[in-house]
Amino acid sequence: MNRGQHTTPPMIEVEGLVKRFGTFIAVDHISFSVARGEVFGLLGANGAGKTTTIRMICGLLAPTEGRIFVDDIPVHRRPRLARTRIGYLSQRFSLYEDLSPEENLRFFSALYGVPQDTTKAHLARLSSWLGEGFRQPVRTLPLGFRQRVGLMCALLHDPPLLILDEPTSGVDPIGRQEFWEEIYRQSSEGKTILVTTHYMEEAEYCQRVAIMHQGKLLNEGAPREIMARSGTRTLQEAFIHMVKSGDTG
Ligand SMILES: Nc1ncnc2c1ncn2[C@@H]1O[C@H](COP(=O)(O)OP(=O)(O)OP(=O)(O)O)[C@@H](O)[C@H]1O
Repeated sequence: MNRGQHTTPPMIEVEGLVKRFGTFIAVDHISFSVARGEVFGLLGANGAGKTTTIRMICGLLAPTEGRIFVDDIPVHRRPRLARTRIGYLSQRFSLYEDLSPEENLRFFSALYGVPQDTTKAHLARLSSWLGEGFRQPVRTLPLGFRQRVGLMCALLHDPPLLILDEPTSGVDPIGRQEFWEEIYRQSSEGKTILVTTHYMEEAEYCQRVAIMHQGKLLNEGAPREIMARSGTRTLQEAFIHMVKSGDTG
C-alpha cells in the first residue's frame, strides 16, 4: 500500500473516520495526524465523540468508515498488533481496587510478559514514591495517585504511544499538575502522547490540539495558533467562539 512519501510516518494517522450508532453519528468524518514525540490533545465537551474516537484508535471499536494507522500499522485490519504499540489509560479507572499498587504492578507485568529485572526496577520506583501506600488497597489512595499508578501499568510493555482518556478528570489541582509533569517526563523520554480532556486550561500544555464538537473536528493546531485564529486569549474562549459560530453558521 502506498500512503505517500513519508520517510517517517506519523505515530497516528486518522483518515475520514466515522462512527454511527444506529442513525446517530458519534464521529463524523474526522481526519488528523499526530507526529512522533508529540503531546497532542483531543478537546471537547462531554459527548463530543472523544472516547469513541480513542476506542477506535485503540482497535477496541470498529469504525463505520475510515482508516486508522498507529505506528504505520492499519488498526482497522490488524487491531491486535496495533495494540502492542499502545499504552491505554481509560476514562474509567483501570486498576484492581482491592489489590495494592504492588500487586497490580506485579499482575500487569506478568500479563504483559515483562522481564523480571524490569519489573523489579518498576516496583522499586513505585515503592519509593508511594511509601506505605505501596501495600495498601488501591481504593484507599487519592485519585491522582491511582491515576499515576495506572499510567505506570499502562507503560509496562514500553509502548511508543500513550493514549490517555480524561486522565485528570476529578483529580485535585495539585494531582493534575503532578500528572502533567509525568506526561512531560514520558514525552521527554520519546513517547508520543494523545490525551483527551475537557479542561481547556490543561489543553494549553499540549503542543497541538484538535477541538471536537458533536462528532466533528472544528479546528486543529498549536494552542497559540488556534487562539490567534479566533482572536481570543484563552483556549476556553476560542472553544466557545468556535462552537457558537458553528451553531449559527
Ligand atoms: N455504544 C453507544 N451507543 C450509542 N451511542 C453511543 C455509544 N457510545 C457513545 N455514544 C454516544 O456518542 C456520543 C459521543 O460519546 P463519547 O463518549 O465518545 O463522547 P466524549 O467526548 O468522550 O464525552 P465523555 O467525556 O462524556 O465520554 C454521545 O452522545 C454518546 O451518548
